Amino acid sequence: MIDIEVLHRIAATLAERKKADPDSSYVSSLYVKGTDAICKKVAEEAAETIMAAKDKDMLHIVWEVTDLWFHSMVLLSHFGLSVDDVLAEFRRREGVSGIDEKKSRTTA
Ligand SMILES: N=c1c2ncn([C@@H]3O[C@H](COP(=O)(O)OP(=O)(O)OP(=O)(O)O)[C@@H](O)[C@H]3O)c2ncn1[C@@H]1O[C@H](COP(=O)(O)O)[C@@H](O)[C@H]1O
Repeated sequence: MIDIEVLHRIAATLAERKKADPDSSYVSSLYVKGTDAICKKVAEEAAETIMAAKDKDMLHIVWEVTDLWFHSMVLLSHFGLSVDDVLAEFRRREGVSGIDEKKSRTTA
């Protein structure tokens, strides 16, 4: 199993890129373009993931999900959130059946 620490190392790089030159850093250029541009990349990568899945193209599914996770991490970093916020939410949900959780929701 590959160590999840790679996500923390990338998150640290993303935080450093807030001080970087947008001409030499892709991540910095996204921060400068702002929320709409970052959201657009997340949407594009989600669409490309769907296309790879519909093509049953395993290699491209992995590439596109990696792009999707990466741009989602840029979005988190842009808002001062961290990978740990997402991991903590996964831990909170761990073992809670999605079916049971949905049943327990109160209706407005
Ligand atoms: N993991 C990634 C990563 N994954 C994808 N990408 C870039 O994401 C961009 C968008 O991917 P697309 O497939 O959509 O390419 P495209 O359609 O040509 O892009 P657009 O012109 O539409 O934006 C490409 O430039 C990819 O190189 C990444 N860029 C950076 N990282 C990590 O972020 C770190 C910091 O990167 P820089 O800020 O560029 O130094 C790097 O060291 C890596 O660890």
